[in-house]
Parts: sequence; C-alpha cells; structure tokens
Amino acid sequence: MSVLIKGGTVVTADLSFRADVYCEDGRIAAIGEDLAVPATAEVIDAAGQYVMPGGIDPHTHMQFPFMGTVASDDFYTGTAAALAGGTTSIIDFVIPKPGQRLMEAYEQWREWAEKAAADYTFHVAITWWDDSVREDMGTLVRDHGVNSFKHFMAYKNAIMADDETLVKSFRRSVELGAMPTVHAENGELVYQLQQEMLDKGITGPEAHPLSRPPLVEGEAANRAIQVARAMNVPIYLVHVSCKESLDAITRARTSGQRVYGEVLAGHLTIDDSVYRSKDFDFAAAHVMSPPFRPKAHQEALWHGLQGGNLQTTATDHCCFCTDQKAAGRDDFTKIPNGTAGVEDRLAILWDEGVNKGRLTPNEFVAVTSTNTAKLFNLYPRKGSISVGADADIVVWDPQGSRIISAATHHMNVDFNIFEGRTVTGIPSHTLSRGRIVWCNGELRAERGAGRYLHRPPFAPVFEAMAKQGALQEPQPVER
Ligand SMILES: NC(=O)NCCC(=O)O
Ligand SMILES: [Zn+2]
Ligand SMILES: [Zn+2]
Repeated sequence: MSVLIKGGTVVTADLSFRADVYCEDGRIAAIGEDLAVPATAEVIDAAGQYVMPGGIDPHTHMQFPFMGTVASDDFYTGTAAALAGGTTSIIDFVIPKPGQRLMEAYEQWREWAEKAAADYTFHVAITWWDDSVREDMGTLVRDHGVNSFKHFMAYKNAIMADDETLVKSFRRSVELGAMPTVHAENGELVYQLQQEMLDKGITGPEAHPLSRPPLVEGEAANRAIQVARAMNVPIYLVHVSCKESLDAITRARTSGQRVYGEVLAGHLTIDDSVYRSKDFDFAAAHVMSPPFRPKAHQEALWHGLQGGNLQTTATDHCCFCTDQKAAGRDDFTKIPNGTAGVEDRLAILWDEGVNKGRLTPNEFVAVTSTNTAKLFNLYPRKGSISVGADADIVVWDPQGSRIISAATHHMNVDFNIFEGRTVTGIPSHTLSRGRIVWCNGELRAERGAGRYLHRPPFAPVFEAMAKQGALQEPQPVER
C-alpha cells in the first residue's frame, strides 16, 4: 500500500512549506516536489489543504470502569472516532484498583486495547503504594515501554493518591526516568464540600462545580509542583482548567522548574453555565472533573497555550450515555464523571484557535501533536512529517466545515458537549501508518489495526536534572 499526498502544504510545529508526501509500508518515504513514485500509488489531491502530523490525544479513558459503570466508548469505537477527527494516536490510562498489582491491571488494559483501530499507549496510575508497586513500576519502564505514571489527587475513598504515595512514587519516577503526571484537585476538600452540598439539599449537577471550585485545583496543582521540586523530578499536570493552577505552573516554570501542562478542548470553550440548565440530562452530561469553569478562565487558558505555559491539548475522553449519567439523578456525587471529545478536538482547536488568530497553524500542530510526542518520547516516530516517521497524517481542509452533533458523530455516546457548533477546518483524509482510514466522510477504521507504542524513558531531561541535583546535594557538617 503506497499513497502520494499531492499538491498540499506541509505544516509542522516548526514550519510550513509546499511539498508532496509519499508514504510506503506505513512510513513516510519521501517529501518534496515532482517525486518519482510507483504508478500503483494511490493519490490524494491535497491542493489548497494542509498536510499535518496526525493528532495525538494524551488523555483518554476508553471503556474505563469508573463510578459503578463503564465508559461507553471502547478501544475500537473510541479510536475509530478519533481517526474520523484526525487524531491518530491516543495515550490512555491503566488504572489499578487500590491493592491491585500494577502488572495485572496493565495486562487487562493491554487486552482491552487489542481491538483499537489506531495506535495507543498508556500512562499507568499509582492508586496505592507498597513494595510491589515500586517493583512493578520498574518492570513497566524496563520491559513494557511505559514512561509516565499518573496520580489522581482527587477521588477520595477510590483511586486518590495521598501525599505519601505522591512522594514515594515521584522518588521512584526519578530512579526510572519516568514522568509523573497528576490530576490536581484536593480530594479531601472535594469530599467535604460534596457533603456540605448534600447537607444543604443541593443534590443536582449544579452542586458539582460548587464542590470543586478553582481553589481546590489550584491548591493541589501547587502542592504537586512543590513535591516534584522537592523530589527533583519533572511533572505534567493533566486537564489544567483554571487560572489558579495555570498561575502555579507559570510561577514554577518562571523559576526554571520543569513543569508541563495540558488543557482540554472543552475547558477552552465551555463554561459553567451548563450546570445551571433546568434539563437534568443536559447538566449531568457536562459533569466531569475538573468542572467547566466561569468564562474568565477560558481566556487565561488560551493565554497559557499561546504563551507556552501549557504545552499540550487533550480531551479526557471518558464518555457516559444519558442513562448512565442518570445514576446521579438524586445525588450529584453519583453522576459518572466524564465527557467525550476525541473526535472533535482538532476541529474545535482549529476553529477557536487558528480561525480566531490565537494559534498559527504551526502552533496548532505543536499543541495537538508534536509537543505530546516530545514529552512522552514518541517523537519523531509520531508527531512529525519527516522521512522515516510513521505515516500518521491528517490532510486538513481549512475551508471545509461541519456542524458537530451527536446525531452524526462516530463516538459511542448519545451526547456531544460541542453540540450544534459549526466548525470551519476539518480533516478530508486521515492516514494511520499509511492506510487511508478517513476519506471525505467515509470512515475505514479497522478493528485491531492499532499497535501498542513502547516509549523509552526521556533521558536528556532526567540527565540534566540529575546534574543539577548533584550540584545541590546537601553535605553533612564535620564537627
Ligand atoms: N475527568 C473526568 O471527569 N473523568 C475521567 C477521570 C479523570 O480524568 O479524572
Ligand atoms: Zn482527571
Ligand atoms: Zn482523565
């Protein structure tokens, strides 16, 4: 199978240039003009379009067993929908139950993911601690190409990591050269504020944001950053949703600390008015954590992205249908947390970002693909248009448009948080390792075609931090 993408403008995180791209055996084989290619090559006319690295979503939860139910997109339907939207790789999460061996959970998620239609890999969550966790972290890095470990600081009495677990896991991450990542919300504060809401008789979805205000996230973000500083380890904060946590990141980065932040397409474009809808199903459909915030936070998040204090965009794709969300009809704390977005991220970010002048096309590529590839050591195999890279490519039609709707989307969920938005700028073609899987509205996703991606530790950052650490090594006073 070989494909020639002809007449387009290649857009990478660094530059844009007119060139044809020839793909063969799943890789990019040649980039240039007047390429000599076999007559059998399939040709995509990309005139007037951009040829960009396929999107990488660093934050999804396909078929995640969570809050008494299971997310409705599985690894096939969710990755197929991703391909329809121009995202060609996902980083999902292995989330062991407290007390469950990490390796057992990892094997379970690997089995679930075998049906994926696009390439995938995993962050592994540290939801408890003992010597076996420490041992399994080593096995995962050494033998299974895991280079990032997730810590939920929220979800008390479930998967919450307390400070002791954070410190021990961050210290182990340094030894292994793995990136710690955090969901930064103070789980104790959330729990107490949830009880307060219920005691006041406020049981609807409107209580969700009231029980996890921005300060709850800002405190945890700052605490995680300080623990990382004390442990001399880089840190990546997922779904940064508010100014308070962005400010903590900005302060740390200004002091030279290696702190990285992710922002969701939803948090950039949706505000907390959704929770005050009188329609329970509509309000409950938007229950995710951290919650959507007052509008003022959106501009701060866009500034964070534009200013380089937020590096990646994601979706936290974790979808539950209306009947699943109804579990919390009488008690908002029982509404499964999560929303969908894996199919819409690129179009939303292009329409709100590039079309409104917040992002250049090159910056769009950086924040939807290349930065994630670099942070989690998938680059340049992923996140680049370069000879030898996987032929994960999206041919982007900047003039094309569509109306986002649950009625037409490919995600396996009956609600869309971007419902009714008209977006201009859509993928005309998506290639996954050289196979045309999305072609002018026709989805050709193949169950099981996705491959697990091994990610070695990102040595340069850890070597540099080890040198810094050595220079600051405390010394005993000889008396
Ligand atoms: N985000 C959310 O509400 N659900 C998925 C789990 C998580 O990322 O916290
Ligand atoms: Zn989270
Ligand atoms: Zn998540």
